[in-house]
Amino acid sequence: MHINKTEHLKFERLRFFLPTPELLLASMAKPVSIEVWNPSGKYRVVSTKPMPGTRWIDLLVQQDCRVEICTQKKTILSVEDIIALIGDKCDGVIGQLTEDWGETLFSALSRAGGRAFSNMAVGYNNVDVNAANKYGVAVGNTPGVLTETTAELAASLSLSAARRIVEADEFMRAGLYDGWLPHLFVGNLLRGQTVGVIGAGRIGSAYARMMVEGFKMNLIYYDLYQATRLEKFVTAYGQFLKASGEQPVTWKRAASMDEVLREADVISLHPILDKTTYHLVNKERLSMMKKEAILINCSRGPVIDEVALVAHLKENPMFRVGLDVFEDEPYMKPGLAEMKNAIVVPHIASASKWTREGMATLAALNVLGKIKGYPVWHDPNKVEPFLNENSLPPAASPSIVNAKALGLPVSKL
Ligand SMILES: NC(=O)c1ccc[n+]([C@@H]2O[C@H](COP(=O)([O-])OP(=O)(O)OC[C@H]3O[C@@H](n4cnc5c(N)ncnc54)[C@H](O)[C@@H]3O)[C@@H](O)[C@H]2O)c1
Ligand SMILES: O=C(O)[C@H](O)CO
Repeated sequence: MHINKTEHLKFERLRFFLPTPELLLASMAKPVSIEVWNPSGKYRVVSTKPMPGTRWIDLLVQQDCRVEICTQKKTILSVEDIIALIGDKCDGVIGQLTEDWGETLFSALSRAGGRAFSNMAVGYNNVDVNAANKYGVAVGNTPGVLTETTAELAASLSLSAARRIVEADEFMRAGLYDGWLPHLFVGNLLRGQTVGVIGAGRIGSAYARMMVEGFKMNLIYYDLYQATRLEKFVTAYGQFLKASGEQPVTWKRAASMDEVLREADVISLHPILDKTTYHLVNKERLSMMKKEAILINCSRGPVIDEVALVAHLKENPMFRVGLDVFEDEPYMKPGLAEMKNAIVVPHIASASKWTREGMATLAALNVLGKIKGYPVWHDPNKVEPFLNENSLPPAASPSIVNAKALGLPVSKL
């Protein structure tokens, strides 16, 4: 049975204060407001935030879930808030990257009978997977659906930084433009320059392709693993350009990250955040970069030592950065907001409608799959079958990061 948007109206929709003992305690200080779909559903699934689209709700309701969505007007929920939401009976939770999913929350979920959690994000550095393993809780994430959207924002920041678009926009709006001048907002030409990618996984490779294909940049990348498909793409594109009488593009896999920093004109960071990538870009490494280089970060804030970055931006006015993520989100380190050579946006890299709705769907299906005892999808890089709105999704969890540790079966499809 597929439930379309208007049919949602058939489901009773309530807005009320959750009346569990835990919430009553928590609510003495702060009530948690929630919205309920399908109140008589057998499985209780909690989403800590309203998420885009309605397909994710449809899919859960169709499978006998009661869906409770926290509508509290507080951007980042505390551990206490989430414990109150979990209550004493909860089968699964869809959470957000701003939440601290560790021992406390996984034990609360386990006590409530829940064995399913999914981040609505591909990155899961906010989740203590070992703690989840201890309580037998599956941890889902949402790869693939955000790859191109995130890479497009990294490309947008690269262009905006190269051509000083934000500075020029502010200048225009301030009424300062009084005529064309040869030196006005001169920036960098990308064509023929070198783009450096640190972490050439899904998003890093998609970004590299955009910059190579779109702007005919040469590529240098650093990753722990060889990005074979990316290398093949650049080789083939270089051959195509040569055959068309144009300057071919080239690629190089660097032996070290420092090699990328020294050689590239634009460097984009796309690794996961873990202890090997914390402050990967520090004072010493910033000093290796070209004076007029551009640094883009759409991975996680702590990959850059932001204090060192602010100092570097001050000392090198021609060095530019484009940042979507920050070390102490939602805050910026002192001085960053004043830097004209920094473009800052509020963690919006995956914020296209299609992607955010897809992320919600994948997160819901991760939780549903575990609740229903479905296997884990065989390839988290190929999640398209779950995103087709015109057909039912496969009976599987799209992406469970601790599937192996929990010994979960894998789909043979
Ligand atoms: N800003 C945003 O809104 C946004 C959106 C999506 C993803 N992200 C972040 O981007 C990250 C990457 O996402 P993805 O889907 O491309 O993941 P991915 O796993 O496909 O790619 C990550 C790559 O980083 C590499 N890597 C790991 N440790 C490294 C190290 N020490 N040095 C160099 N490379 C290293 C891995 O080998 C892998 O190829 C996510 O973990 C998330 O934190 C941010
Ligand atoms: O990891 C992620 O998915 C992002 O940070 C949000 O899309």
